[in-house]
Amino acid sequence: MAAGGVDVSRSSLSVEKDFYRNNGDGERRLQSNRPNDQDLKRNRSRLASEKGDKEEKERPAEKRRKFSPILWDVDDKVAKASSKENKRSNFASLMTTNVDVTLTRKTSLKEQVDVVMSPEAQGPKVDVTLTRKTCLKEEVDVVVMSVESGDELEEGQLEEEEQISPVKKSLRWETGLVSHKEELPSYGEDVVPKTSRWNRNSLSPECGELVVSEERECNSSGSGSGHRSVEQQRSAHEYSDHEYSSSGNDELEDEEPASPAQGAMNMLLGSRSVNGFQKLNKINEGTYGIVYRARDEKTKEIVALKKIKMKEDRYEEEYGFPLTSLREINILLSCNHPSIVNVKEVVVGGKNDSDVYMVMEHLEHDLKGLMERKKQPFSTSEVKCLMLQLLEGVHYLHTNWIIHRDLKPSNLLMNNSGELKICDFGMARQYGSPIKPYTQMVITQWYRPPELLLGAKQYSTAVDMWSIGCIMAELLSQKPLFPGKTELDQLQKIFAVLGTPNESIWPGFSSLPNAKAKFPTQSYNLLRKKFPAISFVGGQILSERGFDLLNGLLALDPEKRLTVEEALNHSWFHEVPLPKSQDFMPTFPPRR
Ligand SMILES: Nc1ncnc2c1ncn2[C@@H]1O[C@H](COP(=O)(O)OP(=O)(O)OP(=O)(O)O)[C@@H](O)[C@H]1O
Repeated sequence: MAAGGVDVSRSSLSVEKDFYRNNGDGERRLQSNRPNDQDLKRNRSRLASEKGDKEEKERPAEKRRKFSPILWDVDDKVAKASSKENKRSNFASLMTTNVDVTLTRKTSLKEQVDVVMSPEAQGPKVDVTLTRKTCLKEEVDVVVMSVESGDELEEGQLEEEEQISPVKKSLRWETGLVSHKEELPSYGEDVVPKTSRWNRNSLSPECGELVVSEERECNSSGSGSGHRSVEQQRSAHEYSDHEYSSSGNDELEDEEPASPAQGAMNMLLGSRSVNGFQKLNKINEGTYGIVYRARDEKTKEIVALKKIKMKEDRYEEEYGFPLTSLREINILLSCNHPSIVNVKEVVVGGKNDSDVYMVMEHLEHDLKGLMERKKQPFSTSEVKCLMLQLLEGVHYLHTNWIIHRDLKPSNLLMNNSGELKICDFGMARQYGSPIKPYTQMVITQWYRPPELLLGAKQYSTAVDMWSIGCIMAELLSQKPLFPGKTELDQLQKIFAVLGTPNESIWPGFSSLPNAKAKFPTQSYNLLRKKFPAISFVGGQILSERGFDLLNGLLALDPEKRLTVEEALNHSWFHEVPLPKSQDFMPTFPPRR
């Protein structure tokens, strides 16, 4: 029991009907009653239902998804015709079962983004073609990534290849709520993994066409490669220890389907022009986009417009429309949860009529900016309120087989209604079963888990849970927990606090690619020193239960790390101080 903490057993509670609501009585809102499970659930479903329609409200939040931007069973002629007619900008999700998708970006005097949807109903493959044509003089560049089915996986190809699940992917959507742990069979001897190959020989700077083909039953979508945050790129270069190889690799990641087929929607067909929005000010600029605050001239609503940055360097692999942005748009359009930023639509326009913008709900702040400006850390009850919302959002993602892979305070938006929403899904991806080798170059370094830093090629939702642990620590102390300068320094900082792992603490640790580096031996977990139960100088304290949650999120061994469900159900949220109601979360002046 934490110092000052009051343990109230679940069963002995008398709970107000809706403890999170502002009941207008300042005395009563002092969290005199703690929630039981039903109340927490009620609060969660209230969060979920505030935005949903009536029918949606009746379904559990974790099952609800919006329509994915999928062109589904499109008539061949219609699709081809529409692509011709929509020279302006017309692309669609790469998620289909038996259609061929061609995504073309043409650059002439007039830059154009085209997508040709060409269904091949009987064909055995799904072909995704991304073409960039530079047409000052009909110069056509082609980069080909070909994914051939049925190839044997040769030794040493892991860096460039990954296995495609032999399991029919759509099954996982049909099965509903199955946790990733339950549904991750390992390859049996009777299962011959299909291999996807990035044909590097055909990757040439003279080329601009990207072709990804897969067997239809994989129900796969587009692909991405080599996407790194600026920080990640920097860290890879900074690294010098010869015993430790940077986890950077540019292997092709194969896409999983974004969502079950629920309908057909070509997200840019008939899309509005960005001219329908008045840009008010630039909010921020990230690696993949420039975010503006804008007013929708039609509805007068304030929105956030994220302009997708096209890759201008034609010698770059991801020249043209970034696949990370395609992923982000596709995933965000299909997500529907109060803790996930809502993308309302995609609009086009700009100088050359070919810029693509995501129109999102606008939130006044992000947690990084807020923590930089706040004089005091968030109180424990405020941290609980934020953590619950974050965990709810991540629970929704993991339940829908999505790993965010870049959770950090700057990707957590907050508004003056106390709502927290996860944004920036550029690194997010759907995962299937069994887990495939993915790139380690995900998650901004400070929030990246040890298994990725050590070069693990197979990972899953536990990577997000580590990031959540780092975020919880930062919310409590208002400073980053592990601000490593390089990847090695990052690992050293982690081990200095949590102890240097060994085979008994983390079975399998020593066989990770970068585990051979000589790390200073630190035998103890010193996390508690950073987050004490008692403070004589009036600093932030953390109860036993709070520490148990934090320590569980920061388990070095991903197998031992708390799952999102375990974290959501943690008893810390049930002890006083209770999670603050969103209605009573502090408000902050708008950022400049
Ligand atoms: N819907 C929104 N409302 C208000 N601000 C937003 C919104 N979406 C993003 N922002 C702001 O813009 C910043 C950058 O957005 P985002 O992370 O989506 O871009 P990015 O290019 O993918 O960034 P990164 O370099 O981290 O990958 C965020 O940190 C946040 O401050």
